[in-house]
Amino acid sequence: MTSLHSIPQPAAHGHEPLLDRLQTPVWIFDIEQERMRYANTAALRLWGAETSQELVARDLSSTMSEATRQRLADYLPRLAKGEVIDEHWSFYPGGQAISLHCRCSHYVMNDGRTGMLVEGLESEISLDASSLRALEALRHTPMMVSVFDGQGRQLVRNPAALAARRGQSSFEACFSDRDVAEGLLQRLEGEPRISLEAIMQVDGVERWHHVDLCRANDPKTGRPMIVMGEFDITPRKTLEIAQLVSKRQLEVVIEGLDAGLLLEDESRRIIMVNQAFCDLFAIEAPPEALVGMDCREAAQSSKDFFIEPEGFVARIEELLVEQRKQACDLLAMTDGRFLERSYTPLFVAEEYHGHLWIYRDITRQRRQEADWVRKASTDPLTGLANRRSFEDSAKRVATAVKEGGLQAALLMIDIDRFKAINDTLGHAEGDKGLRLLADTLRYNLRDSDLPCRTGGEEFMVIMPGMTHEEAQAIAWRLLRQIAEATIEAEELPFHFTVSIGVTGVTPSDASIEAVTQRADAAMYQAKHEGRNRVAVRW
Ligand SMILES: Nc1nc2c(ncn2[C@@H]2O[C@H](COP(=O)(O)OP(=O)(O)OP(=O)(O)O)[C@@H](O)[C@H]2O)c(=O)[nH]1
Repeated sequence: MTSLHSIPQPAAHGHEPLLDRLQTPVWIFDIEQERMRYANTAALRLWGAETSQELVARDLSSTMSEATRQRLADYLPRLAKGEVIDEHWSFYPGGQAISLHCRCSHYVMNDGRTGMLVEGLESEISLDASSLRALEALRHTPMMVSVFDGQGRQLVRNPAALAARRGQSSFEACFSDRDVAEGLLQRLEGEPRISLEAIMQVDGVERWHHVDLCRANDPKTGRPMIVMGEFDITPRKTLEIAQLVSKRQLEVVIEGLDAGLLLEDESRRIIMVNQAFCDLFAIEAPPEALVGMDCREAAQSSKDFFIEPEGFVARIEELLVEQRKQACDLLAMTDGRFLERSYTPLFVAEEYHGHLWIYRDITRQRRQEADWVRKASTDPLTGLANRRSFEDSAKRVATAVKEGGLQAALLMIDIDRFKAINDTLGHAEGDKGLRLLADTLRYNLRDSDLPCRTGGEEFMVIMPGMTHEEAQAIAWRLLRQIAEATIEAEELPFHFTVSIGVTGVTPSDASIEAVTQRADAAMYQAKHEGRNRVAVRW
């Protein structure tokens, strides 16, 4: 360790002339305060100063680059530990660049802090002005520039590369994946330059860098060398990766959907469709093949899938003009399917950027709904309309009679002594009787008549457009058909009869209940008169 006691202060101890007579530049630098503390005459020339006092007074921190500052900060603890650092530093005396081999060692200053004693051993190269500028550019560029020999051993690096990797760093050690580095070294034997994006090691941390590699020859030895330029692209790469992930997530969601999706841009070109869309319209090409297609043409060529082809196309145009979200349009297809279509315009920052169409096949859902409606209005034993359905239809007919001058009649049919059939032959045989009666009504009435099972063994028939006299004749015919029918039972075939009450629906009927009460009264009259007969009330 050098100290003030082992190297005397030149001014204080009168050794100044001796140090000044040396051809070797010597100076003492205060790293912390970024000031020169002493420089001999040879050093003054190097620093472009007239006198030692002027150099000591000079504000060096204002001209010091960040890279230099960083390099010196690294020196400080090493010097304090007694290390002697041999490195080259560049100086620019009188417009010439000199690379000086500097031997730096610890120097204890007056106040006890660590200073740096520098001995300039030998200067190596001097450069012309343009090389000097190039060197200066390299010194200041944030791009990391490193030079390796043909085997990947580091020769030199600029301050930015030095700051990124403090220790010695071979070509392989710069890369996170050594296999990548080795592959690149091999490729460089055949390729003069390579550009890539790679994960690099930067002070033990992984960063994405854009890396440019090129082959060159060492101007001093003529041997091959590799020049590597790198800059950090981690923020962009992180964003790109995040975008890729969300794009993939979206694709997974879109592909997993049952609904057919079609995304168009504002000029009606397809941006994206999914497989479900292709399936709905029997498109054999893969979804990617449709990208860029004109949607107007696509709509024209698929309009014949729909029962109303022109309506299908016209509605699309309408929605595009409105540019309002439309939850669902029902589209009936010629093959019996039903599609539900929804439209969503895409606005980004209040600007229109196209639209999304979603098509869902709702055929099964529609059939199921129709089935539920049918079940809710049908008697399960006979398949005839049930009481609820009877009431709805009877009300509609009564309204038509009242408002439209339509005439109508109503039959109430009740099986005679049905309890006895159940009691003697069993409930299952009784059911057969109910089904026979239902079939007799179903197959012997007009399509416009509505037979219903309104209770256990009670049936009604609404007969629009019929007078009670006409209905009476039909009732007698039905009655005879039922009486003549034979039911094949387990033990013995059996017959049964019915009693029928007939009434007309008149405009003066206040409600349908009034009409059914009259039919009921007529039916009970038939029962009282001996059953197996028709009675009329109006
Ligand atoms: N098998 C069968 N019987 C039913 C059903 N619904 C009602 N019944 C029966 O129908 C019978 C009706 O009996 P009642 O109302 O006493 O009249 P009835 O024996 O037909 O005598 P009248 O109407 O006076 O001629 C009862 O025994 C009920 O159990 C059904 O779904 N299946």
